[in-house]
Amino acid sequence: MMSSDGSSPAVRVRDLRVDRGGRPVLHGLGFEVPRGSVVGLLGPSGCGKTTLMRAVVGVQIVKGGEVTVLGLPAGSAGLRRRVGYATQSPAVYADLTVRENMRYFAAVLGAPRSDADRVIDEVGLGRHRGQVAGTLSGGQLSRANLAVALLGTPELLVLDEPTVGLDPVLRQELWELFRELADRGATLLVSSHVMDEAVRTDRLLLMREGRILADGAPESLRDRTGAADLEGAFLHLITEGAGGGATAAEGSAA
Ligand SMILES: Nc1ncnc2c1ncn2[C@@H]1O[C@H](COP(=O)(O)OP(=O)(O)OP(=O)(O)O)[C@@H](O)[C@H]1O
Repeated sequence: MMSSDGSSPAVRVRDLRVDRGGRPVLHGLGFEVPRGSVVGLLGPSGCGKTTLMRAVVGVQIVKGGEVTVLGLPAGSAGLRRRVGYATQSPAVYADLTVRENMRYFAAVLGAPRSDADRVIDEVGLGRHRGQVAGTLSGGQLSRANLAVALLGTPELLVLDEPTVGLDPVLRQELWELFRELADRGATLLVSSHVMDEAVRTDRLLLMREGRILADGAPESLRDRTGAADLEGAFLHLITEGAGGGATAAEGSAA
């Protein structure tokens, strides 16, 4: 019996298999995301990060396996307002101002109207409130996209490469925001292909070619492989995997 109370993990994936374009993309992977944590999903371009996130938010047709979110099957109606998803392509309307966009999406999601200004401030777009979204810079646009996902204070945030194209200062500010949100009880699943962002996570899922190569705290993955940094740890794990080594899982139910 599934429970949607606070005792279940934020995300539980078991034996997930997905085909896209007639080709297997996810090959029976599994993991758990504990509540209140910042989990990084890292891996090279094309390894299946977006596909996995789509399955978690319930918009991906899956071939087999189980995806449970906050104790309910992924995509359940009851999860609509409890899960925020920021895709890689901006969701905002180019001909509306930042504030008009947030008010519109707040209304659609049933979030309080006052949320519009809160999320604008959280992503640091206060000075651009009245600016038409179509005239924002690339980095500002991705922050506006992130702001939409924060409306309604979702319990789980699924963020697909939210820091792509941002300068190092903004990236740092956003990771600080992710930490603050987790400290307030939210769970974040954040994808990236930038290894230096991995150290900011509580837990890392290293993905390659549709499989979870390793699952654990960044420092434990580094220590376990004896590598100087996470980039080195990832390369070590790839070599180990190629040699038939087992997936490195620490405290994982995968
Ligand atoms: N609509 C689609 N039709 C066919 N194949 C697809 C489709 N979408 C994705 N794929 C393929 O599925 C695989 C995984 O893609 P996915 O977008 O999940 O990777 P990713 O790790 O998120 O990549 P990136 O970091 O570049 O965004 C890729 O080989 C991709 O070409």
